[in-house]
Amino acid sequence: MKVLKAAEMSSADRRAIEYYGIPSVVLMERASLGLFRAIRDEFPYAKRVLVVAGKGNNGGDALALVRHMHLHGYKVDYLLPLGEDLKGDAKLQFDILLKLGKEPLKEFPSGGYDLIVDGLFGTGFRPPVDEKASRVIVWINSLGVPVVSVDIPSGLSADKHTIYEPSVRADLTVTFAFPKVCHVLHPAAKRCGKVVVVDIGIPEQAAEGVKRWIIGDVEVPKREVDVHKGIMGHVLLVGGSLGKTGALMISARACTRTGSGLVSVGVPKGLSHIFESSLVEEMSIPLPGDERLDEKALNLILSMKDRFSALAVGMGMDRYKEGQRIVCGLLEGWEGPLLLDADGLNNLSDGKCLELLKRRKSPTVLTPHVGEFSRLTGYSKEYILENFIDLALEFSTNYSCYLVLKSSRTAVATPDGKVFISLRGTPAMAKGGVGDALAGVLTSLLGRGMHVEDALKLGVFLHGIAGEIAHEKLHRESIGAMDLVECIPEAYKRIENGTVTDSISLIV
Ligand SMILES: NC(=O)C1=CN([C@@H]2O[C@H](COP(=O)(O)OP(=O)(O)OC[C@H]3O[C@@H](n4cnc5c(N)ncnc54)[C@H](O)[C@@H]3O)[C@@H](O)[C@H]2O)[C@@H](O)CC1
Ligand SMILES: Nc1ncnc2c1ncn2[C@@H]1O[C@H](COP(=O)(O)OP(=O)(O)O)[C@@H](O)[C@H]1O
Ligand SMILES: [K+]
Repeated sequence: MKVLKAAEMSSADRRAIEYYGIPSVVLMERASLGLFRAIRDEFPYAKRVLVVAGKGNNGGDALALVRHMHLHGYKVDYLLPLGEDLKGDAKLQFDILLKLGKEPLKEFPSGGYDLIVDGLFGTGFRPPVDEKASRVIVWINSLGVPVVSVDIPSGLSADKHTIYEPSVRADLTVTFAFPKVCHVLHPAAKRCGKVVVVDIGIPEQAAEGVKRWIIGDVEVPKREVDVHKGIMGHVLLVGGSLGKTGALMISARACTRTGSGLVSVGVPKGLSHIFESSLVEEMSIPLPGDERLDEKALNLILSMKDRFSALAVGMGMDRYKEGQRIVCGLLEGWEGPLLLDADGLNNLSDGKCLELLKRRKSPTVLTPHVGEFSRLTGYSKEYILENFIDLALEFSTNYSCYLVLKSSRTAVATPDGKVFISLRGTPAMAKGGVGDALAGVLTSLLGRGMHVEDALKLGVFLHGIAGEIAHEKLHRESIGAMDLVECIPEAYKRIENGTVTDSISLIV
């Protein structure tokens, strides 16, 4: 499913109407019928409905809904609080209602409804909201009745995941053709409630220039009958320091659970006994260093590069001068897929060797959370959260790398300008070590030779589903990173069986 911004949606609309010749009223009819069905499914008890309509096409959709409800025996009233001087398709809908004898209410009612429908503003809205509309939005939110927003909660911008005030707090948002940015990224997505997309007949090709997708259609690679461990990937994970040995162990276990043939951890010699006694299936390679890796480890790692199909660096590594030289040296000298996480990223920022990313011939994957990304880019965390997808894309294209930007939603940006957004996962995953698990999952998939884009999409999805399963089995407060790792097998099964429920459903 593609994710659009307002201008892209209006250009897809225009293309559907002008190039493909689908009349705009047909689109509006399908939009309003889909809206009607979605409301019936979600709120079967709601028979007394108040529809609040604005003056644009969003209001037009809402007025067409009034007609469907009226003709199907609902007790439906409507308000035009911004004025009755409508144009185009909205006027056409209004005229039909008047001919049916359905006049708008002239005053704001005091109550008596099971449901409010918000059709004030859609993708044509540009913040800030004016005073008259502000009052209507505040009033809708004050009624204490479930609210369904048509297309987007009025007051939000389709392009932004920032919350504008005031904006409608919807329980259900029914959008058309494609979800928009505000539906998929927090905090705006919280204002949308459940999101349903209605297919209104706009062909996918009408948005062919858009390269933003929700991750959904992932494929688990086959494990051929004649494989042996040597071709299922031998991955090397480098990191670990005194007080932070767990991170690397979580990543290593995640690699094994994800399917790697062989997993090795490269760790400071002074700590290798800890890994030896805790890891069973995974091997450890003692590298120079007592409490953290010594710079001498660099050449030793580089000398082993032919043995490994992927390298991940940084989990529990520590942030220090020699660490910077190791990370920068690996960026320069390591051939093959290389993933940097945690202190691998911090040492990269501190070592100021980002330019090396551009020179690498093999794929580089960076997996920062917002704090690490802020260090990498110099942007504030607030600015990153407001421009999440655009900044992920800017970075991956500027530095020719793959960027997995992690927050409550995760964006995978590719050097050729695509963005894949994961809506999976749960707040239970906001715990130390969960990112280390993701680093392991991704390294494992890279190490078995998957196409990088497919590996990252599958890995992020799988990790999110594993988190959801752990949440389900335990409690949202109680899961730890290792619980998630132990749910990777079940996550694989659900993906393969097709039993993962959609985060945003599509109705036709
Ligand atoms: N073919 C199409 O174009 C389709 C459009 N559809 C609907 O059309 C909507 C877009 O319609 P429009 O482009 O007419 O725009 P909207 O109906 O979203 O909003 C436009 C209206 O809002 C007013 N407005 C904008 N910013 C404002 C602000 N800051 N304060 C106060 N008023 C403001 C404008 O003056 C105009 O009256 C979509 O959200 C969707 O609901 C659907 O019917 C599907 C088909
Ligand atoms: N509220 C949330 N909803 C969904 N996923 C989340 C949420 N909070 C955190 N996560 C996921 O958990 C992981 C946390 O990673 P990270 O911050 O790197 O943790 P650590 O470095 O401690 O391992 C990321 O994959 C992130 O997307
Ligand atoms: K709306």
